[in-house]
Amino acid sequence: MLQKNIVTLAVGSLLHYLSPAEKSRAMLMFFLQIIASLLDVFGLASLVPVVMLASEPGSVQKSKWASWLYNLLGFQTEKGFLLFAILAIFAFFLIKNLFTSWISYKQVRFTADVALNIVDKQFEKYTTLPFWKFQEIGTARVVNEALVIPTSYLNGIMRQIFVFLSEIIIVFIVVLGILLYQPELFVILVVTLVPTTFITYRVLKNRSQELGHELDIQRPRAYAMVMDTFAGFVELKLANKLGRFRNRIYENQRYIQSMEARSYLYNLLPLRVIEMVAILAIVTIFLYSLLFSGNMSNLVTIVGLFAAAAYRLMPSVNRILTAMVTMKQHIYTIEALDAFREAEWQTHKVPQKATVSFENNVEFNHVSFTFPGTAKPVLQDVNFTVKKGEKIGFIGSSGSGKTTLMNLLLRFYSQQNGEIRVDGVPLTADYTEAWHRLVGYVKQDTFLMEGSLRDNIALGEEHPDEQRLAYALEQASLADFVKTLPEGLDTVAGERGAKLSGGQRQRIGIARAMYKQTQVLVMDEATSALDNQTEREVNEAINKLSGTDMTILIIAHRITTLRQCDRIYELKNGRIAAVYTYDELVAKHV
Ligand SMILES: Nc1ncnc2c1ncn2[C@@H]1O[C@H](COP(=O)(O)OP(=O)(O)OP(=O)(O)O)[C@@H](O)[C@H]1O
Repeated sequence: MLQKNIVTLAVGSLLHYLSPAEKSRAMLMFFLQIIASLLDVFGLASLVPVVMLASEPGSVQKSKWASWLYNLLGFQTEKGFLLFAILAIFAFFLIKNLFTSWISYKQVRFTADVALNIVDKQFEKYTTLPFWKFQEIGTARVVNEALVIPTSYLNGIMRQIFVFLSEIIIVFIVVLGILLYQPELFVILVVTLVPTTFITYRVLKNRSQELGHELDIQRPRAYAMVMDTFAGFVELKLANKLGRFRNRIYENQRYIQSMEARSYLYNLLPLRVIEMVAILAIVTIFLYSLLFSGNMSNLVTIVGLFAAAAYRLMPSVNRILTAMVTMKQHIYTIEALDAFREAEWQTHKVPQKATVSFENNVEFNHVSFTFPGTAKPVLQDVNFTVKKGEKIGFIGSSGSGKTTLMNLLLRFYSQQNGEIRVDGVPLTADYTEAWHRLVGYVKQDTFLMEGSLRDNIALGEEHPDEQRLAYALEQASLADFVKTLPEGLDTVAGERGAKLSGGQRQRIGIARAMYKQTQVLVMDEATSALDNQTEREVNEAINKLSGTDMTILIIAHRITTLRQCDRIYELKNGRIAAVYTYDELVAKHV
């Protein structure tokens, strides 16, 4: 199969991220770059005649162009003319370098803007992932794809493609000049530089690409390990396993560092190789003239010219090669940015309906669900109806499908068969956002962010409504607790709510749902780490909510939690196996 050339690949991928306006900006940038390259070459070329004129007195009059300019500007002495010429060249270099710096600034700004766009697009892509896909990918990988990859793409592809294109122009101009001026030298240059550049690139390109891919696999592993070590700090410390985790991180880092070192080396190699080739060419010309032609003055001219040409060409060819090798190393960033771009949830984000009416009931109608990539259905033919304002309990052994059922109701998953209807209307994808405005979810492990209790309840709202906050605290049985805190709602919860007890964390979740004015509350009672006191606190909050007209669905692991429920469904192997009242359930378990 024909492998796409790295330059075409890079340009193609870059074009995808540019809006029409940015494409015009890129074209302008490219055009300015050509001018800068021309000025670069012209600057160096202009030095040669001036130096030649200065080295041979009287030569100004002999040269057609120099004498024309001399007379035009009305100079009286050759010295004055040469002084003027060298100052003019200085002024030219000054302006040229100001201009090229300005272009570099523009280019850096431009690529940084595009990179910002890409970060944003990556975030958009990952926040619209279906929940199951997100779980499959994992946080460490998402951090890598959304934050690290765009920067690597910026440095490894975008900036390199600009370097590549501008240096190609310089090489082209210089080589063309040499071809016209000294065809012999042109042949020497082509014979020496082309095969070596080609061979160096061939040797490095596959290794570079593999290296990039391997780094892309290893980096998220490193993040995951560090995240695990600190998320599991307590357990790992008690099990005396922190040292082992440290060793694993060390091994992973050692591997990454050795690859980084190789990658650095690959970027240095082209310069060394090209330098060797240049000196080898000089030696060859030298030997050839010495042994076969015997004409030493001719030798000095050719070697001198070759050295001058190589002096200008070598850095350019080096930069071209390095840019190509670097792009090869970063090919994985193009692939990572491409990932999921064509997936169906990306290509047509469903236009959303403004509201969903919920006045009567929510109904599960023959709902079945199987996780993608698995064979066994987790839910099968589930049917039940919850009237508005009812409190419904769900029980069942671990793995019976309770959480999955709630995730379907919350639209984090989509059922393959059947319908979930609200007031008779199927909850299709276009109702997702409207439905999310009505529902709240208190998970087993309530999510708490680094911030104050206020931030955690209002989820970062800039100006939270104080009245609603007070009501939410009251309903979640948190008001008394908050009063005991010197800083009240401004108390910081600590990382993942570390400064709060399990019961307090769950009640923050309840307060959050109350603040949001949730109409349908889904609660997943915590299974572990709830002592009697905490359980009482959470139950107190749930009992309080029972007095409201909120519709509540509770997954419970303790029967006592379900005291206020109108009905309790028991799930077994993904099916509704029985329906109880609270008294029936108590009688059954006595
Ligand atoms: N992302 C997933 N991919 C594949 N299978 C999954 C996934 N999440 C859950 N499952 C499987 O689906 C089944 C139901 O899981 P679910 O979390 O709904 O059970 P549950 O009744 O809530 O259990 P628990 O009471 O322990 O929380 C389990 O067998 C589980 O292994």
